[in-house]
Amino acid sequence: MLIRGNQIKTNSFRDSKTSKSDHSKQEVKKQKRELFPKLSFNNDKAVKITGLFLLLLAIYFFVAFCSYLFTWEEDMSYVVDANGGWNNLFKTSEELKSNGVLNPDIQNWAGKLGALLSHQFIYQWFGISSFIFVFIFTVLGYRLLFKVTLFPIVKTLGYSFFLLIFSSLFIAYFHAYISDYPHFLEGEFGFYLNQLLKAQIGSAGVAGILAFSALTTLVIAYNIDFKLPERKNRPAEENEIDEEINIEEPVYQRNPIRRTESVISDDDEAEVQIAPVFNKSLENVVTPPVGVADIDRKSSVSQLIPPIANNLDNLDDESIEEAAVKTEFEIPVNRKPGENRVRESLALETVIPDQEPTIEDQEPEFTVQLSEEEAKAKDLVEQFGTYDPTLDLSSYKHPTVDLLENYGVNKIAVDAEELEANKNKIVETLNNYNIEIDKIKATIGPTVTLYEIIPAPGVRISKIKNLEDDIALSLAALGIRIIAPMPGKGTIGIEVPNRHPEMVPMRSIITTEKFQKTEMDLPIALGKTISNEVFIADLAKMPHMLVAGATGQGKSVGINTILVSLLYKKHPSQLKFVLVDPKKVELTLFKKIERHFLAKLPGEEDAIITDTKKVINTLNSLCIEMDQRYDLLKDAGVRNLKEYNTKFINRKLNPNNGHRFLPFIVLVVDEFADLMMTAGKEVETPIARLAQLARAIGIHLIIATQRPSVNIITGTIKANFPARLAFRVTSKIDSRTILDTGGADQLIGKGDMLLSTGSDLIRLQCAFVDTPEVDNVCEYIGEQRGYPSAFMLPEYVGDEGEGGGAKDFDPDDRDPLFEDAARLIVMHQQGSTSLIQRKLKLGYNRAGRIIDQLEAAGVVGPFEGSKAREVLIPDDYALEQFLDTLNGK
Ligand SMILES: Nc1ncnc2c1ncn2[C@@H]1O[C@H](COP(=O)(O)OP(=O)(O)OP(=O)(O)O)[C@@H](O)[C@H]1O
Repeated sequence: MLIRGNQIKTNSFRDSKTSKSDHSKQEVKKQKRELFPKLSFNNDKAVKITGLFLLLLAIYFFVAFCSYLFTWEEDMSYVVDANGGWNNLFKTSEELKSNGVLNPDIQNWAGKLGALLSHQFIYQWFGISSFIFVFIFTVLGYRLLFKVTLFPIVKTLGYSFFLLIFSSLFIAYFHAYISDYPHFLEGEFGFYLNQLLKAQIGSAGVAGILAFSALTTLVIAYNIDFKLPERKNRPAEENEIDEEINIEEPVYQRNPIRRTESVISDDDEAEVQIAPVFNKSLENVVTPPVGVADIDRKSSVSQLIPPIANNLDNLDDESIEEAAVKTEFEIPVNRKPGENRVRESLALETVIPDQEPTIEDQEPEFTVQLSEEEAKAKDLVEQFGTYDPTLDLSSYKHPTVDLLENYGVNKIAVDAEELEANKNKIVETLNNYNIEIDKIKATIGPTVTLYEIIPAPGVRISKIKNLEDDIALSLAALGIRIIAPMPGKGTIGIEVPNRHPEMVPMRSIITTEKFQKTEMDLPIALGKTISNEVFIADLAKMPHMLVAGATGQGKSVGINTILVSLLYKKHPSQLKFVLVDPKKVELTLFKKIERHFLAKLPGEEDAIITDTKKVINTLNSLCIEMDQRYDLLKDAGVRNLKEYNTKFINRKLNPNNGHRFLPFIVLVVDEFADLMMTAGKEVETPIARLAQLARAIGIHLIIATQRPSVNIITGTIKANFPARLAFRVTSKIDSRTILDTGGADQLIGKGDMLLSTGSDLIRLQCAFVDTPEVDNVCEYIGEQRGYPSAFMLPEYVGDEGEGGGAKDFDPDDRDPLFEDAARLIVMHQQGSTSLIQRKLKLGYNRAGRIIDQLEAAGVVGPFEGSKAREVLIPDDYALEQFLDTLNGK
């Protein structure tokens, strides 16, 4: 209790320390407050009352004004000033009659006051424009009472004031021509203003003032553009086409079919950047040459893909696996079995999405001056909405959960007897080593139970740690792992396998709220933790993962689990896989989703790469894609893929300059050992390069291997893969190679795994997804309309001879624009692909190839991440000499 008292030092408790006299003072104050509720303007109540009053006033005015339109004639003798006007308000019928009022029974639905008010506002002031007051009172009342801003207050007041005067004069102006009708349409204000102005500047002058003020207001409000009519009839100029194209849905799926369809430029790669996206045969829509078609299309298709959360509808209650069932037992050490007190607690884990902060008070208003580019982007967004990458496959449906098997409700099957037996064994074993225990706590997971031991005071943890192997031996069970001490806790953990391990079906993870609602970029549902909590990691943050495990321990299932969880969450436009499967069997299932989710090299038949040579080309092509993406990011002035795509979606990046929506790319290599054996450095170098640099630009690698030996998982590779996933391996050495620590050799297989994220080591039970389930999911996706072909990676022309790569340079095989590009780069002293692309109007692939050739020729230096390449030739003169030498060769 003492501890509690010391702990709690919050403000709320300070009050309890205040003296008695303070209390009595506060009492008196409180009573006073209750007797005289404060009505200062800041007081919320006053604001609400004012809001209520204004809303009622709006209704009253509305009734009175509407009624006036029908009853003004009957009530006229009552309201006119000659018969008393406002003085009549409190007079009796007799008095009214004696004043000369013909009809003392007022007809207005809002009574005498209503009649007088409407006469004042409509007849004597602004005519029917007075209804604007009803609008103003409503907006103000709503704002004060409900805290809802129907329209910005200051703007509303400004425009209303203008409209009041303008419409009153406008009506008066035309009314004067039509008839001698009583001027309640424009009110006396409008009537006399019109008369006055007419006398001074004539009818034409008044018309001019009206037109000028109307247009001025439109300019202020909407910044309307004035275009001369004949310009519209002229054939569209080139720069107009540019602008039109800018608002087109830009290409992000490069494929040969589209290239042949587009006719904008002769340079096929430039076409790819600006060609209309929609393929006629696919869309059944003929794409007109300008952006207009997009609007129609946008409105005709339902814009958004139904969120995966909808899949929950397909579930029966039972199958919605409630996030995590955490079961903890506390076992007193010195009690007999019958006396055990077992405490069970059920915790439902929910993820509450961050609520968008709402800005209630929008006043005072202020405007921000936008740069020209931003203003243009804003205009485009206003006209066409933000760019929607999913629009190409707008009807795409995420896989439903019923495609996955429901392997029965999995409940934890560890009984008290098993717990007790294990506990006794632990206590006994530790006692043999003279280690006394204060308390043991058991946490039951799907495959193992964690016994947390609090040693008796004085027992040194290092002693237990030193005895780790002996204790494991004495407990003599496969899969025992000792964690001494438990990170963040003053306890020692011993993980003992359950007699009846539970499988964790993929379906039970996919259906959890945690997965359904996750906001991660690349969520991978790995399985469950030791305490039965659903474990979801973000591959985008990892950012790469090394997977190792001896054969038959669940590695392939693990990879399928990762791929399937991404398929459940992502739209084909947002994610592409590059699948490398030297074993030729593991990933073939994913062939069906080639036109949705896979990426491949141009000209390749199979999207799933099995041939070592092709793997090298693909890895190098990914490096080119990475370089291109870095250039794009640099050009856009952003630091990572997310910022880049946000900018692109908001139409701040022009597709004409090579910008495109960038999907995540996930490279999966199923058997890395095979590759390293056959290709060695040729594979290691691009993998290491990708792993080092690809984090920011959305390329993530998952490399799996059966043989985690040091010649496969080299230092370079290891250093760049902070996230490592280990299934059971055969030796402690293998475990050290993959995790930098033992433990993976003590796992029990069948999806039992350890995830190391650099700092933490977490034991997980991998979610199980069987081959037929993966097949179902792929078939479900594959049957839907896809892109015309797989996502095309940049071309990579393989090396011809030894030690080659892009560094080999053949002067005869230069791009025709090589020299122009070299001059451009030397002139600007800036070695950037996007510069070549922009100035020479080239596609990204070709510009990328040229920059590689320039590098090989020694004009520019090597790629330097987000910086521009160094230009190695100082001036034009030196360059011309250099080119002469090249040509003379
Ligand atoms: N998460 C899991 N839960 C339950 N059982 C599993 C799990 N993962 C794997 N298994 C079982 O282990 C078997 C082998 O798994 P898997 O095929 O993934 O092994 P592997 O490590 O990929 O082997 P190889 O390297 O030879 O392909 C599976 O058929 C399955 O019965």
